[in-house]
Amino acid sequence: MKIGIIGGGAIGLLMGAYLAEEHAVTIVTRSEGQAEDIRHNGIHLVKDGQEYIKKVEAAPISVQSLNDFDLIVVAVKQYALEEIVSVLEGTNSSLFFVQNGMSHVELVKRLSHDKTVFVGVVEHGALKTNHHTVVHTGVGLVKVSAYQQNQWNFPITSNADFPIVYEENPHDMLTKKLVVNAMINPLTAVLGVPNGDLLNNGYYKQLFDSLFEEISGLLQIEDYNGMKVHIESICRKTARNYSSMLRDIQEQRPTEIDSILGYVLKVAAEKNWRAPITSSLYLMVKGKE
Ligand SMILES: NC(=O)C1=CN([C@@H]2O[C@H](COP(=O)(O)OP(=O)(O)OC[C@H]3O[C@@H](n4cnc5c(N)ncnc54)[C@H](OP(=O)(O)O)[C@@H]3O)[C@@H](O)[C@H]2O)C=CC1
Ligand SMILES: CC(C)(CO)C(=O)C(=O)O
Repeated sequence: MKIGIIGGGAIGLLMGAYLAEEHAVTIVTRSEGQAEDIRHNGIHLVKDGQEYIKKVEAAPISVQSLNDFDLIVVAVKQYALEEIVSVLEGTNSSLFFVQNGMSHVELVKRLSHDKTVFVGVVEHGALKTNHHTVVHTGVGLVKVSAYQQNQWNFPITSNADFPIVYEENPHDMLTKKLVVNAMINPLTAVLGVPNGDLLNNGYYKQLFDSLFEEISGLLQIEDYNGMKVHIESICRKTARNYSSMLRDIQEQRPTEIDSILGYVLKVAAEKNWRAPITSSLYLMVKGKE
């Protein structure tokens, strides 16, 4: 299969490295400089202290660069999507969005009127260290769902090195990941702690419980206990990791807060509900940004 990946960031490079085992992969970058670097060096994937080199194509983004792929993985941050809307509209390829948060859903809905669109949740941890190197910091899986139920023909198959799980309901899949990110990311970004501290510090745990109470009510999470156990297990599994939002703050990059807590606050406003903890955390992250 011919796979294009827009965004040579942590997730774009990680997916590119694994998919290059079985597919012809092109990384579609913002700059010619990064494309040149990737063409010359390949993607360097670092896993368990070993470095693997994967040969891929790379090209800077343009409408022409995106036609005739079997699938284009859209791996830019939420706030960068606006810049590439016209390119996405212009392509004849199927699209796969992997963003955290919910702001992309309106765009996905619109694009799915005339093309096949998939949404996904990436449960891997990845860290980019230069233009062509990515460290696989946490091995997980990718969940994928077709945005329109009648468009079910995802062109990538699962394998042991890079497992893919198919989900029936895109909304439930995205909501489950949203709650995880809405809980862990802002709290760790404001408190400046690794994920595990949210459970290990009794005071932070009280805050975690109150935030969960508020968000699960707002989003009408049916399986309250199951969802809480799920988030706590992610905190334990990633106990020593710094969340992506905390890393964004530390490295003075924009965060994805608008598409995570911003979305929760939009739901609160539509219902005319108060969400004092969520709105305080939103303002604190925006202030730090
Ligand atoms: N990192 C992780 O562990 C995880 C990330 N995710 C999600 O995956 C998505 C991507 O995250 P991540 O890879 O970490 O982000 P990064 O910031 O590492 O990468 C984003 C990439 O997109 C590129 N980009 C931005 N605008 C354009 C454009 N107009 N054309 C082409 N490329 C562009 C950036 O290029 P440039 O550097 O030149 O600006 C950058 O290389 C996010 O929504 C995140 O929430 C989900 C789970 C885990
Ligand atoms: C699951 C979690 C919270 C892991 O850190 C994550 O997705 C992130 O940091 O964005």
